[in-house]
Amino acid sequence: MSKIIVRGGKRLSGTVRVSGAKNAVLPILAATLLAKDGESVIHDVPYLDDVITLQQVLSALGGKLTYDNETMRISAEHLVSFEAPYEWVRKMRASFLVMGPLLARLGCARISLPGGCAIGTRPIDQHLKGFEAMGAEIVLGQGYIEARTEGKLRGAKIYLDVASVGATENIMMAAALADGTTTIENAAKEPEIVDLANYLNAMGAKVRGAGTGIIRIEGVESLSGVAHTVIPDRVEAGTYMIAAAMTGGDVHIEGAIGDHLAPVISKLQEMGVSITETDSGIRVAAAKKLKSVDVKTLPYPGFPTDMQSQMMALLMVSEGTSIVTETVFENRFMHVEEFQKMNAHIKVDGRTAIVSGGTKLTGAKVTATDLRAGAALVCAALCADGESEISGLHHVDRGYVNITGKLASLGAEVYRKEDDTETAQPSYVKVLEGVAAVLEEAEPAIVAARTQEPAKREKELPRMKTAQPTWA
Ligand SMILES: CC(=O)N[C@H]1[C@@H](OP(=O)(O)OP(=O)(O)OC[C@H]2O[C@@H](n3ccc(=O)[nH]c3=O)[C@H](O)[C@@H]2O)O[C@H](CO)[C@@H](O)[C@@H]1O
Ligand SMILES: C=C(OP(=O)(O)O)C(=O)O
Repeated sequence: MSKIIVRGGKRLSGTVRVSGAKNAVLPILAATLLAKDGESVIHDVPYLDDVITLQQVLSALGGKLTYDNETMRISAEHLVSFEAPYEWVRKMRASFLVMGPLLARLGCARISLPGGCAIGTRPIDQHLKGFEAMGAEIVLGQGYIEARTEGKLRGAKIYLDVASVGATENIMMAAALADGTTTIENAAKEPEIVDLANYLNAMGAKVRGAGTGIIRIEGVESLSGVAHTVIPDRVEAGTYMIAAAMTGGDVHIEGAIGDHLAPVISKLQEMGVSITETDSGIRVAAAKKLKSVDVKTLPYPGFPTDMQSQMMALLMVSEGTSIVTETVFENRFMHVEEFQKMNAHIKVDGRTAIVSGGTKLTGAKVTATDLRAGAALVCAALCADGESEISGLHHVDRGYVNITGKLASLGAEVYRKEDDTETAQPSYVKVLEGVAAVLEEAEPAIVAARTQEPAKREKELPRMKTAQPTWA
């Protein structure tokens, strides 16, 4: 089992560069499937397990991809499949984001049901409601969702019951090639939605209002691949802001965008952290003693749920008692038990956690229960007495590029200890093996599809052997 080892007590200082945003790059990579011609060239693509997973999904669908030096080139001219199987969707729920583009481009999509995950049940009813309103027929069976439409999707007025980030993105992508205009009401407003809209518009789409609660998408005939640079990762930036604050440090976070981090900045300032926006990022300087604050997670522009556990880590060592309320996901306090192993004093009651601050944390062996929990445990370990070992790194690798290297460059005593049996098998190798197995099964169908004319191929897609149609 790989571990991050941290010896606490070092004050962080210096500059750290933020990578491209995981939550922006995933929908943008999915959107490259909409380009019938031209190459998509996506810059600042972070080297993350989630990106590698999506890369494999896109390849299996027929995309031609190269990935070098944070630039991914994708040509999606000839798609050969419309299915994202369980192997990938299980690894990463965001694989479900290929449904909108596949439905728009090919008129059909078959995706494994993403199911729940550690932080909550995470239904996809709002995605499906949007596709149905646009004329798609949805069938659920054998753990898969199939969506199909006769002819093109039709523009529709869709009111989202919850301002879901993924549903807004999926519907936006589907609507980009629909007949007529689609209006999404109660749309999510996250910066990643705006980045996706900018990318779609550069491809030739007509998306207006992204970043507000009402998004209008006028469908166009076709979209082409273009170059795009992904926005910096606000959650990664926020995590380094917390790490700096926890150690009483002084860190410049290069690439961080103040506007995207407004609720985090505001809470840190309330606590007594000094935040300065510079020409190229955000500087965070903290005194040793910080005041406690209450935090409630909300959809953007509220305090992000993806920063809740890191913020809780900081509150554990601040002076006073804080109330943390999680309103976005129903089960996102699993890190509390791990924090308690480090001597934290926290009581959980439903969606509320009461954090008694001012604790001297002690190093411990702890496990990341989800992606951000892993980062939060690393933050806590940075100011704990003695050594901590954080395992469960497959979560952390989904969303942080070289977290140990970046923290070490700021002066932290931290390193990653690979399990001998794992060093030869980084997680993306396992993904590749899974892909190879599925491709092997699908090979005859894919070869057959490749010999057809592109237009015919798009109408009569082969089904992979692993996918049993529920229509026939
Ligand atoms: C890849 C990506 O961008 N992931 C982010 C995205 O996830 P994701 O897009 O999955 O999150 P959503 O915004 O969809 O979920 C928000 C809430 O809506 C609920 N819901 C969602 C869809 C639906 O059809 N029905 C429904 O009830 C969810 O269960 C959750 O309680 O936004 C979350 C909320 O900011 C972040 O924590 C994730 O990091
Ligand atoms: C919950 C997260 O991501 P995902 O939606 O990909 O699980 C996250 O980034 O914290």
